[in-house]
Amino acid sequence: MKIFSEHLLREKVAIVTGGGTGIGKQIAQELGRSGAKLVITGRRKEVVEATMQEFLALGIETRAISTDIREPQQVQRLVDYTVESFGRIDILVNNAGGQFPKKSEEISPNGWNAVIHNNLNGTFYVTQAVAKQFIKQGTGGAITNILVSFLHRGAPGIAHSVAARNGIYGMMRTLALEWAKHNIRINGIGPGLFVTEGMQEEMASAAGAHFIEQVTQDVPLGRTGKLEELGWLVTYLSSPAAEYITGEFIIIDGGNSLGRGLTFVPY
Ligand SMILES: CCCCCCC/C=C/C(=O)SCCNC(=O)CCNC(=O)[C@H](O)C(C)(C)COP(=O)(O)OP(=O)(O)OC[C@H]1O[C@@H](n2cnc3c(N)ncnc32)[C@H](O)[C@@H]1OP(=O)(O)O
Ligand SMILES: NC(=O)C1=CN([C@@H]2O[C@H](COP(=O)(O)OP(=O)(O)OC[C@H]3O[C@@H](n4cnc5c(N)ncnc54)[C@H](OP(=O)(O)O)[C@@H]3O)[C@@H](O)[C@H]2O)C=CC1
Repeated sequence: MKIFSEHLLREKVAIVTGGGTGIGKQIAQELGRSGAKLVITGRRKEVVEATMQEFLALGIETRAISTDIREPQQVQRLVDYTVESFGRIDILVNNAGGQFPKKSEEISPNGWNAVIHNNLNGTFYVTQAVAKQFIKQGTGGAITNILVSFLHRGAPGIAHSVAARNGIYGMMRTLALEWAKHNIRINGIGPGLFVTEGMQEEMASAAGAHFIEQVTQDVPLGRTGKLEELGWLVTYLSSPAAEYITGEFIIIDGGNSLGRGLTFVPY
């Protein structure tokens, strides 16, 4: 379904990290269908290049480059490549990330550091490099961080990831204040359960075959999310319609984080 005009983001240039797969791919596609030119990135060159070909076939102007967001030099290469390709950057979506589920008493120091490094440090490196380009351009810009719905509630089994995402949340609120004078907006969204290959490999396989049905039972709207629903939200936040929104965190989880509600109902 097409919600936004194909001109909404015309002449805008967007970088989507982890844009070759799952949530990032769908967000990138929706930004592209709304007129943005895209640079998608991830560690696996063949994956981002295959997605680029799909987008080109849809008429979306797209470039792909492999980047490990944990490596500041590679991150700077991503920014330089985007500016060389399209002349500017207007939108950044920090989507790359993930974790492995494990009891907290069993997470090794190396495992903890790996998840913190990938999610928190990597997100900062990309955010800083792109914001410097926004400041140089003098155009402002919109940054959206893909976090998790249970950011404030906690989630047993992924303490490292929840810690990292809360780190991003704190960083985002601070940068929204620091960079408001440059008209750089920075927001976060918290997805509940969205079925992707990555999620199934990393989470569902470890948590058991019925993981998805079990989580779905706790969702008041009674279903998992549709990937395009994330694409629409990020497109909105990246657009002029959201020009007065910064430092905010929006949960998109079918009401899952509301819990089961009161057991006593007075009617
Ligand atoms: C109510 C709503 C419910 C919603 C639920 C869904 C919530 C979230 C879903 C998602 O996030 S879906 C995204 C799916 N994709 C991913 O999660 C990608 C995951 N992978 C990565 O991001 C990286 O691979 C990594 C986990 C950051 C690890 O990268 P790295 O290359 O640095 O790892 P290594 O060098 O191989 O290992 C370092 C260290 O970490 C330990 N480790 C790594 N993977 C695992 C694992 N699967 N299980 C256990 N331990 C792992 C590894 O053993 C190393 O530690 P030591 O052995 O040296 O102590
Ligand atoms: N699916 C869900 O229900 C939920 C997902 N999320 C979050 O949404 C995001 C996308 O998840 P999803 O699409 O489901 O899963 P994916 O595994 O498909 O997405 C992760 C993406 O990030 C990229 N990536 C990971 N580490 C790096 C790195 N160091 N440098 C560059 N790219 C990297 C991966 O590409 P590559 O491996 O090629 O580097 C991949 O494209 C993640 O941050 C996830 O934690 C949050 C809540 C719920």
